[in-house]
Order: sequence, then C-alpha cells, then structure tokens
Amino acid sequence: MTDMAVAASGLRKSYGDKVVLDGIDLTVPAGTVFALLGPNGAGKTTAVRILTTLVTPDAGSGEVSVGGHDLATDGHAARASLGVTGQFSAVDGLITGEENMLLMADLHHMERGEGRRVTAELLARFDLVDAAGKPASTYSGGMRRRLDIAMTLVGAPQVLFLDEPTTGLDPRSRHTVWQIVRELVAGGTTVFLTTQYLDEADELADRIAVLDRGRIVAEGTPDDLKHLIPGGHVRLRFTDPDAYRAAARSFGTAASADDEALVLRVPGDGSQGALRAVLDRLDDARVEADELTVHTPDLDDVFFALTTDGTVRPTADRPARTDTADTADTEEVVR
Ligand SMILES: Nc1ncnc2c1ncn2[C@@H]1O[C@H](COP(=O)(O)OP(=O)(O)OP(=O)(O)O)[C@@H](O)[C@H]1O
Repeated sequence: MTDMAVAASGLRKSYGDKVVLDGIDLTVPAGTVFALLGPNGAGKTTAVRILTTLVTPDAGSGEVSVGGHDLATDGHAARASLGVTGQFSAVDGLITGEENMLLMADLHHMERGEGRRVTAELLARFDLVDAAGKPASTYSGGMRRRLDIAMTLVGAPQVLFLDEPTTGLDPRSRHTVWQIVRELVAGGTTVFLTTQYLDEADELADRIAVLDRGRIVAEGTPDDLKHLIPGGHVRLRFTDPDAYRAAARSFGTAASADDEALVLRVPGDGSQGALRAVLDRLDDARVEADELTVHTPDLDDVFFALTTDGTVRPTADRPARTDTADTADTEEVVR
C-alpha cells in the first residue's frame, strides 16, 4: 500500500485515430479531494473509466493504482477499494429507493441483516428516509443523485469517483452534494471528482488538474492555479472627480483608468508589498480612494486562459507553481 489513493503515470487512451488521453500523470494523496476539471470532451470520463477498471488503458501507459492496488495485476483488490458514481445514474426508477439500496447490498454479498442496517443508515444520512418507500422514478434530480451516491457507499469504498456529480442540479442540491463530499472526506474517504464547474473545484478540491484535449495543462491547489495567470490588480474607486484626477495623474501609465466610473486599476500580484506601494502613492498624492479592492484571478480566468477555443497553451510555457501561494480572496474589499 502507498499513501497515494490514486497513482497513474503516462495514461494513454485512443479510440481509432482519436487520441483521448495523451499520457497523463495523476496522483491523489489518500484522504484528499482531487478535481479533474475540463471542458466537454476533454477526456475526464475516459480517465475515470480507466481508473475504475471499466476500460483498459492503451499499451504503453505506465502503472495505474487505486487504493494502493495495481490495476493490471491486482484489479480485483482495486475494484474492492473503489466506488464510482457516473454521469448516468445507476438508480433503477421502477423500484423504490430502499430496494435500490438493498440490491446494492446484495451485489456486495452482504448478509440480509447487515444489508438492511447499512441501507437504513445511509438513507438517514442522505435524508431519504421519507422517500425510501417510493419508486425512484418519482424522485427529484437532487434526490436521485443523493440515492446514487448512497448506493455507491454501500460497499464503503476507500476511494470514491464522482463523475460530474452536480451536473443538472439546482444550487441547493449542488450544495447538499458538496456537503456530502466534505463529510466523506472528513471520515477518511478519498474523492476523485470530475467537473466542468470551476466553483465546484474551488470549493471542494485540495488539488485540481485542468484537462484539455487529453493533456493536463495545469495542476496545483486552487490558489496555485489562480497565481498562474496575470490579471491581479488593485481597484480604486473614487466619488470625487478631483480626487480621481489627482490619483490618475499620480499613477500615470501604471494604472488603467475608467474616467466614467472614476475607477483606477493598478496591476499587481496581490501581495502586501504591492498593496503598500499603492497606498503610499495615494498618500503622496494626498488623495483617498472611497473603495479599494484587491483582485486576484479566479478559476474562471485560469480556465479560459488555459482552455479557450481548445487552444492549449502547453504547461511548459506556464510552469505550475508548486509552492503554496498566499491565499487571497478573489475580490476582497479592503477599504
Ligand atoms: N467508447 C468510445 N469510442 C469512441 N470515442 C470515445 C469513446 N469514449 C469517449 N470517446 C471520445 O473521447 C473524447 C473524450 O470523451 P470523455 O467522455 O472522456 O470526455 P469528458 O471530458 O468526460 O466530456 P464530458 O464533460 O462531455 O462528459 C470525446 O471526443 C469522445 O467522443
């Protein structure tokens, strides 16, 4: 066993002459949340299908292990350690939520009593007790997704793969799923999720890999990724046109100006030093901004910079930072 819940090197998969995964490396420490983020068709589901043993990687791929078990030599143990909830629900709509759960318990060869105990516990945990006796076809999207995840947890997997777990859910249901993920991780489960939603990756993931056209184009903590691209600035807003003009003169070409909104934007890295330089300059000009906000790029900026129009900018041009960057809110009102 290693302390890596998922480890894959040089993962390749092609269908015909279409290269879907072009040699990607993935490592996920146990007990963490990893998000594979990418646009439609990037190869996310294919990666999940390989890691969950549903599809075999192409020859020439490196080793792949899940739960510390090599997929090629110990697929059975790897399968026993993982659970997967795909984009297409495993829920059978014709039977009740409880029957779906008991079916899963049977598939895991649980004794009847044990199956009932686990089912009752999970239905309660996922707030499905009232609906347990109703056909799953009558469930809302959010309830169905909760049931789907609950069914996956019947086997108590160490590593849980969630393929786009909140696609199509309303905001409240998305937050419920996020809460479920947090609780699972607090209980020691490793979660590998794929998502197209930047806020989801930002909310949940310890580390994010951005997949585009079968390649990892950036990887790191959410903050690492936000520091990869330019776009940070201090925004100064004035209400007094004279103060605005005095500040604009003082900053000159160091700031971009919006004369109508009385706003100046001073590019910077969001560091304390950069902020101090802005404040010193305002003091020198004897003006006070009515509002000062520090903006660091958010994951939207990163995602579009790295994947726009499918024009992949190679990682070599944008080396991912491995140090832990200072945390800074996307838009933090300072004054
Ligand atoms: N069995 C298959 N046969 C042929 N092509 C496939 C197969 N499975 C996937 N592909 C192709 O591989 C590419 C990546 O698909 P995949 O489903 O992995 O992407 P994805 O990132 O999960 O996208 P989405 O967010 O839309 O689900 C797509 O172009 C898809 O058409």
